[in-house]
Amino acid sequence: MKPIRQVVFALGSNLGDPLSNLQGAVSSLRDTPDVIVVDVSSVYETEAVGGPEGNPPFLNAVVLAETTLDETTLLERAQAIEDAYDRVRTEKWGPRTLDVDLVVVGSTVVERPDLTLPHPRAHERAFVLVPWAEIEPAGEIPGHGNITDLLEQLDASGVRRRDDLSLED
Ligand SMILES: Nc1ncnc2c1ncn2[C@@H]1O[C@H](COP(=O)(O)OP(=O)(O)OP(=O)(O)O)[C@@H](O)[C@H]1O
Ligand SMILES: Nc1nc2c(c(=O)[nH]1)N=C(CO)CN2
Repeated sequence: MKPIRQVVFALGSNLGDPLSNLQGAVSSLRDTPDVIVVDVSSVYETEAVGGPEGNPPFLNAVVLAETTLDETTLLERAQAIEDAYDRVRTEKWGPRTLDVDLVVVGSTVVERPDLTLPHPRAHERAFVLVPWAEIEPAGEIPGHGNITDLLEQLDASGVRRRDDLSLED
């Protein structure tokens, strides 16, 4: 039998209709066979980190799931969901309709040209760790430790919860 592992997805959008793009991603993950969505964070409005000058603010959220799928299949699924939202890859860190990143897949460590796990920048991104810590404060990034501890080292002032917005679980 294949092992069940926890997977953490980070969602981001700053182009088109960001809330509806994030909702589409949550629904698509929920519709994925062998992926059970366990929890979805609040929606956060976040200052763009990097990218071109004037890069608009993002909406970000995190989804916790359990899965028997392997990491390559999960990456393919994440990219297929991005593509379904007309994601066009142009400039690095430029505006995007939808970004679906794999943050961690259980304790899996992978370094390949197409996939790095844990995500190589998640531990330094308040726009990932704040939503994740909201729903799983004891979360861990292999090699980096507990996410609540990691957040204490970061400036999270550009990350604001939007209590007027929500994603249907
Ligand atoms: N953990 C991961 N999750 C998602 N994509 C990954 C991961 N590791 C490597 N990649 C690769 O990164 C490539 C670029 O992804 P993408 O265009 O979404 O980057 P980005 O979102 O602009 O930047 P960042 O990687 O800093 O979030 C993807 O084609 C994918 O193959
Ligand atoms: N606030 C914010 N900034 C970013 C984001 C993001 O999702 N939110 N994603 C990036 C590349 O993945 C680069 N910068």
